[in-house]
Amino acid sequence: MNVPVLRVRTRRIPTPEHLLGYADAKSPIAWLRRDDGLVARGEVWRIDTFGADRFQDAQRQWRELVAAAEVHDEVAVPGSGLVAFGAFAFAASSSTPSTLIVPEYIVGTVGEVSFLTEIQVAADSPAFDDELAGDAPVTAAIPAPHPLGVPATTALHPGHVTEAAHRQAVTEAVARIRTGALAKVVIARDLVGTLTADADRRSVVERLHADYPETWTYCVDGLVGASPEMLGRVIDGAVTARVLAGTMPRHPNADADVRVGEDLLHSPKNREEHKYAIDSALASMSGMRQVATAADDLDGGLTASPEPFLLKLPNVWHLASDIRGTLPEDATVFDLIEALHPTAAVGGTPRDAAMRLIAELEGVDRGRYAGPVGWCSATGDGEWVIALRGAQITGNRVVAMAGGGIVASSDPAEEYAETMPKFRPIVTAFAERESN
Ligand SMILES: C=C(O[C@@H]1C=C(C(=O)O)C=C[C@H]1O)C(=O)O
Repeated sequence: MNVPVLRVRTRRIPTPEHLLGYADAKSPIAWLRRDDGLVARGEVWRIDTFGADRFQDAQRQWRELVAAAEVHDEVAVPGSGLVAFGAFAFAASSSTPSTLIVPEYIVGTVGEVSFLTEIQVAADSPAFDDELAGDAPVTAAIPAPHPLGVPATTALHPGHVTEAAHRQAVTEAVARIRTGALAKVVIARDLVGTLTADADRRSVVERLHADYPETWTYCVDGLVGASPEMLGRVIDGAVTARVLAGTMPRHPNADADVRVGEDLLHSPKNREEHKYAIDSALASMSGMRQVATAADDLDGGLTASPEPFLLKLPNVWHLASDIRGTLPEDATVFDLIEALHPTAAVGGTPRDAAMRLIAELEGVDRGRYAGPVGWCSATGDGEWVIALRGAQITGNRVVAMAGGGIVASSDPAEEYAETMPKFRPIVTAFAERESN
């Protein structure tokens, strides 16, 4: 394939007040956490891949683009320079494309630094005007930020996997697990809705980021959500990941809520679910030969494996473990996420048996739900979370999915109930508001 020569320039800019103002209302691209974020607009190049080789095919095409590109990056922070945003399908059999998008503009804030990246196809445009380099005002280079329009709202209703179908699937999954065919499988269900054509999709991103600032709010090619689970982050060869499995809804009463968290921490069923997830992540990382894993003292002293810690989100408690390590010299974040996906937190144990059972019992293409979503850099760094607590918007149609890990002692009614708070972030983000 003939790849274009991309011309890329990143310059430092004053910190923008409202990053999302720079995104497109119809097809926003965003990656936000706390006060940091990358927001992008336009599409200079797109890579779509399918099937079992979707990660390696995407990586190969990305490398070709990178090799041909002329990059001038004055900033050199994670997310500056040539970057693509992407989302991968959960299953190799999915008819949904796995997509990398190279945008036209990226406006980013990383810590104290804010920057603008402009990307062009060299053959189509004159060289960057050197006089604009340095401290020229950004407004000279990108469309002015625009305020949010009519919010994107819709009620979400059960879709293909009805309540009855979900219970039946969980009951069957427990029966299969008890035969010894597998140890854990994650069963999900879907909710569907419809947006009006004029809706400003950035409202959903804004709401998720405001409500869940500790999670990673993503929006790529219509896939939008706020994920608490970091599948794999690579910055200068250093790998970090956050594994979640084991969930309880938050309790409105403060004392009862603390007890719920304690119960979760000591629940054998949830500890078992968690162990499968952390074991599968560690095994996948060690499978990448040199990834040295050390699961201690991450994130300001939080301890992790072998003992999980409690992660408290506005909607749920999770059992969590952080992992860190070092990537092999020649590997990239694509190799990492390919090795890790699907962890037992969204697939099951053993992986192949679980993937077959998911296809059989859910009977619906998960699309990009529970697949990796994030961004990659020219050097093979990047951040990819698991696409949870979100929805895929395609045209005006919205499909949200949520699920939970099933083990031998799982109860169908409890598993159905567990999906409710997992849907809450996205249901609330699409809900009508009294005032805005
Ligand atoms: C599958 C989902 O979440 C995953 C499953 C969890 C569980 O079973 O306890 C917890 C966190 C996630 O790893 C989802 O949110 O849809």
